[in-house]
Amino acid sequence: MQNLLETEKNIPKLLDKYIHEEEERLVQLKKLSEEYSKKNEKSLENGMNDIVNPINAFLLIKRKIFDWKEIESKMNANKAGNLVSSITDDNYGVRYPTADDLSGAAIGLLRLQDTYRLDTKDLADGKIYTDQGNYTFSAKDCFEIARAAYNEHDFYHTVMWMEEAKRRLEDEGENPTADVEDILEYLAFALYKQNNLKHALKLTEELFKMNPSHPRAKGNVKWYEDLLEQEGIRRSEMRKNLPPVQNRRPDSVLGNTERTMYEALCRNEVPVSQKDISRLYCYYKRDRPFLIYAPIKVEIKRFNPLAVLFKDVISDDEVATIQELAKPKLARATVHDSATGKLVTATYRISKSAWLKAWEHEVVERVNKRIDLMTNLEMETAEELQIANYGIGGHYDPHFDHAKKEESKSFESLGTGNRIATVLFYMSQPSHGGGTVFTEAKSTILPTKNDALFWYNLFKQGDGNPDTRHAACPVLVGIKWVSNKWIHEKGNEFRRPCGLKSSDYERFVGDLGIGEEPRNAPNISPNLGKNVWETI
Ligand SMILES: O=C(O)CCC(=O)C(=O)O
Ligand SMILES: [Fe+2]
Repeated sequence: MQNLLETEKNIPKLLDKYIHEEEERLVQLKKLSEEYSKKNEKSLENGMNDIVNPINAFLLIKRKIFDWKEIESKMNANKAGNLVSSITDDNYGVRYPTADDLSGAAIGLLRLQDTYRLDTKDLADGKIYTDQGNYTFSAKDCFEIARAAYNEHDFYHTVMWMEEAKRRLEDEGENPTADVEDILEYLAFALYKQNNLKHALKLTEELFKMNPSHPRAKGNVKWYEDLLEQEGIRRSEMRKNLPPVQNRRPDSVLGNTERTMYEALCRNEVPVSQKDISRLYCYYKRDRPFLIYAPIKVEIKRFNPLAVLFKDVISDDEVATIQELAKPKLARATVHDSATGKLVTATYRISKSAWLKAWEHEVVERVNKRIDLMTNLEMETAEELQIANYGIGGHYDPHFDHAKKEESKSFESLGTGNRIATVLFYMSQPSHGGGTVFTEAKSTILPTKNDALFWYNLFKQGDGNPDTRHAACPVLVGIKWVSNKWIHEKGNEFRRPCGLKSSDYERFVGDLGIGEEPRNAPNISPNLGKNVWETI
């Protein structure tokens, strides 16, 4: 979207240049036309003479061919094609948006509407919670959103947005932006699909009255009447006692229970008990020689499964460098197909991502080393740093980072075992939405720039921990940048020794089961003057 905004800026300049060139071309064309008509007059005067004399005849033919050619080529020299392609082609490294992009944006908006419970009218008025944006939707905009939903067979949103389009159209009075007949036809069909037959009939009759020669209205009235009849409704009753419109949200592929929890967590509406909160604490991680004088700040966000936030572990400059390195490589994110082990795109993960290798830049190498000091885990077998960028509506539905038992193929090619733990650096702070939520552990972590979230995906005995199921909430306002580091089992045999039971778990990062919990450890003169990125 940022790139698109840049190219938008160039359009007026290109248009001005085009208009200037066209004006010049038309002046030349006018001159040619004048010359041509002068010659023409003369040859008409000469009349038959020009044709019977072989020299004159030759010159006439020549004139017809060459003079006209010049005019023809000037007429065809319109550079509109060049201008259009310089805007729509991949000139600035930006793909020009297509109709698919528009429907993608519409579907993204609907996802936001559901997750954050936004009212259709408010959204169309440009209002998000208390933020009043600068733009509002016309009836046509609402119609296009509804149509995108319709094309996905999502009749729930079709009804909402066609109704809004209809309302807006009434307000537009003399200057309608959409066609009322189209709205009525789509709306009637969507209402029928949502089991509101009487309403569908009513609207279709309205359409028929408006335009008796509408190609489908009459037939559809009969069709809806027949359907109502099949439901045992008498003709005299079909236009009476209209019940309120019912518009049930379709079932989710996630299952409605998980989706409800996911969305409530995204809205940060799921309370954590006071008892649980009171156990949480922060500490300085000083369990490595390097960290004695430059400890890492750790905030325990949750026990069981343990989740901690490493505070201030990446600088603004490092974030900027990583973003610049990633930008040219960003591509639509893929996921592992559990059946084939191959990478595929999926609607449940909408973001752009790129991988950065340690040798590409010393910042990447430094960050990798820092993760070792943060987690006490082996970086040699970890995946490269993955950078992800979520635009508006970008999200990742609930999932596990580790492969489940039946997905044995997922990391086979890496040969480093399963994903033992995840580090998630927050490289921006969206103003609304974009949280990381755990649907089983029922916790919400809102991104805080320069911090990194960490959790173990596997129990110490090696099985995946089902309570690590998590998701990236759709971004409502702002941009979300994160970096992922997935750490694997191999090489961690001594860094994270096996436990026997799933109840064997860490109380803090790098807990080997021996020694004091840092809760009770004295905080002796840590070098508070410096942040970790200044030392490592
Ligand atoms: O961006 C987030 O908050 C979570 C991302 C995530 O879970 C993933 O990329 O696997
Ligand atoms: Fe994840």
